[in-house]
Amino acid sequence: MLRILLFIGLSHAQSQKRLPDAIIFGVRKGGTRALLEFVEINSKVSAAGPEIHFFDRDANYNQGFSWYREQMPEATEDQLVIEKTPRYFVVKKAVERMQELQRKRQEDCDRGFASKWTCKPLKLVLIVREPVSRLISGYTQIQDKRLKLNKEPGPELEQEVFKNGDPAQGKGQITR
Ligand SMILES: Nc1ncnc2c1ncn2[C@@H]1O[C@H](COP(=O)(O)OS(=O)(=O)O)[C@@H](OP(=O)(O)O)[C@H]1O
Repeated sequence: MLRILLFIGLSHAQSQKRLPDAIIFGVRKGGTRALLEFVEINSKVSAAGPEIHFFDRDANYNQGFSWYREQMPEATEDQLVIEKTPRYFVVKKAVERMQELQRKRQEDCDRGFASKWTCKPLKLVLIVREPVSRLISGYTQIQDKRLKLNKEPGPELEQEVFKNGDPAQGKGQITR
């Protein structure tokens, strides 16, 4: 029993919540969830479950980097911490804010609140997908949600994408 308690105590002491060492972002329906799940099979990776939306949502970003760190999973020293939020790709200020993450990680490295990964450059993994199949996938997801909520099916794909014949005026959610 003592051995078990000692083991639990030791493994707890060795893991902590750290800022991410890698971020997956990119287009909607680009396969980011699948990528995260494949990467997570490696025991040297500790991945956040839900999308965090720290850099793209002001309400989250304004809570600061200590809030962001709290959202991360526990990780041991040799594990790489990773999160995925595709929307960082389409919010301009999110990309600018991610540069601040690199500075915060460097501070953590300097004060020893770190692993070997914290002291290495932040890794950004950008996912893109052939735009037409991505668009159809996004449209299908939106229609599926409407059906599950017992709502009327939405407009045809062409009506969603083009407004006055111009895709730039179409619905942002589906075209970006
Ligand atoms: N391994 C692999 N290779 C290629 N494509 C894959 C893979 N895994 C998932 N998918 C396809 O990715 C689409 C879902 O993307 P996301 O997980 O990024 O969706 S989401 O934006 O997080 O909702 C979704 O696309 P569609 O099937 O066209 O809707 C998945 O089928």
